[in-house]
Amino acid sequence: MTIQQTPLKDCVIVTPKVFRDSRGSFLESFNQKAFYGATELPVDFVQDNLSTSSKGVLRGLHFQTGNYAQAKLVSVLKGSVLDVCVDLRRDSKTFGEHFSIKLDDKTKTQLFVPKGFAHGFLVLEDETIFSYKCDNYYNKEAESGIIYNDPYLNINWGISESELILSEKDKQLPTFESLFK
Ligand SMILES: Cc1cn([C@H]2C[C@H](O)[C@@H](COP(=O)(O)OP(=O)(O)O[C@H]3O[C@@H](C)C(=O)[C@@H](O)[C@H]3O)O2)c(=O)[nH]c1=O
Repeated sequence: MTIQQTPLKDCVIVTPKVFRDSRGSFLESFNQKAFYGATELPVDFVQDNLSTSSKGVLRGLHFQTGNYAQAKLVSVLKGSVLDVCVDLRRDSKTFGEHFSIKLDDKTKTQLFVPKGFAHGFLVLEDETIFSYKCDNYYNKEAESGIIYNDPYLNINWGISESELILSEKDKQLPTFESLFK
């Protein structure tokens, strides 16, 4: 496993070591001791999620509030996505800044999204399977989010609005400014 820092503190790119042989391949998708050893970030994951999406689906930008905040380790099992996270920690030097990365089933790259971040992704291929570990349980009452095309965040999703598929819930999300300014 190798770790690369991103411009956002505690948000790191994880590249698992892939062992290939005549049968196929093997990788450790998470190893708590190795992750802590390489990052010094303590995480205790309690919930694993999988979602399947068609090309053009955009899920996000989501976060849970207060004590229900979640750190996530996200990756793609099949297909590819443009993954985006936004630093919502008011005391952070990069508050309001975002980081994007393509995640796919070829590189097996993972992104660690710390607590206090919003997270979302745009699906780039049909039948993409997205996988993530969370260090806090889902709580419907604590769900919150920011609209994907927020003018302050100014995220370049690289796709025209007419091609996007969003849930009704995600179409109604508020702006960054209405939540944080
Ligand atoms: C996220 C979640 C959803 N659900 C249910 C609620 C709902 O009926 C159905 C679909 O939920 P959603 O529309 O919120 O799913 P989705 O839009 O995929 O939500 C996810 O988006 C990405 C970007 C994240 O970062 C995740 O944390 C999560 O918020 O699944 C759970 O039971 N447990 C969960 O942990």
